[in-house]
Amino acid sequence: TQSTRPQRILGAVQQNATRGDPRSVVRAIDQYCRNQEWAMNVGDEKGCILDSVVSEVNPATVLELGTYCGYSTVRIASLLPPHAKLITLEFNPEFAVIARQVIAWAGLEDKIQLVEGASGDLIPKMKEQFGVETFDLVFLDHWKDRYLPDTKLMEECGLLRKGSVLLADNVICPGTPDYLEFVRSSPRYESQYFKSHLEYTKVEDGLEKSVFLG
Ligand SMILES: O=C(CSCCNC(=O)c1cc(-c2ccc(F)cc2)cc(O)c1O)c1ccc(O)c(O)c1
Ligand SMILES: [Mg+2]
Repeated sequence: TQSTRPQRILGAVQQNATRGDPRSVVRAIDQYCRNQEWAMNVGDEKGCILDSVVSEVNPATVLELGTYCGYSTVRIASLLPPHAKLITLEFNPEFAVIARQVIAWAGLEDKIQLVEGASGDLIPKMKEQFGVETFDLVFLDHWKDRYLPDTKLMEECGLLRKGSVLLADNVICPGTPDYLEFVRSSPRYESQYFKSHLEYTKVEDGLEKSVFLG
């Protein structure tokens, strides 16, 4: 039977990356997606910007919206301090099955909790079910029309504190116009655009970093 793209990405990791070496997992996926077939990982160019923001924030608690195959999950978790935790939400069960295996290959199971379900349903349960107070960093990379409603939901649920950082992928391509307008015009956020390119292409895209001012 025909394999899926996520299955082929997992195969590339298992063939080319070293177990327990997160950076080799990231490199294996980038090489596969650049040379064999495009996939919607944040990629190596925007990934370097992601790395610099993660290192600057040095977060104890991270929320990722949209896991896909776990590329950015592994990339972020590889930079976290010892007792830090990353919760990643994935809507698509097929993606989740692959991401769990990619995370395991990287040896990062202890830092990462992958939760299956819709972000709109799971965000209100964060405090009671997952013992979370607030998030130091949120990486938004799921359905582009969910960025704004989920940001408002995180505020309402008290999951953001003064200084919490939101980092949003794809604000140009595919684009998140309502989210961008909101964080750039709201007095409660300090936003900054990092110009880059859509993963593995020359098409413009970028990351928007928004600090919640409380
Ligand atoms: O993760 C999901 C599934 S949607 C995948 C989101 N990502 C994209 O659509 C995405 C797409 C593109 C792209 C595609 C075709 C192009 F021609 C150009 C660009 C690039 C990206 O970097 C992306 O991230 C989820 C949904 C609901 C939930 O509530 C939840 O928790 C999770
Ligand atoms: Mg993306």
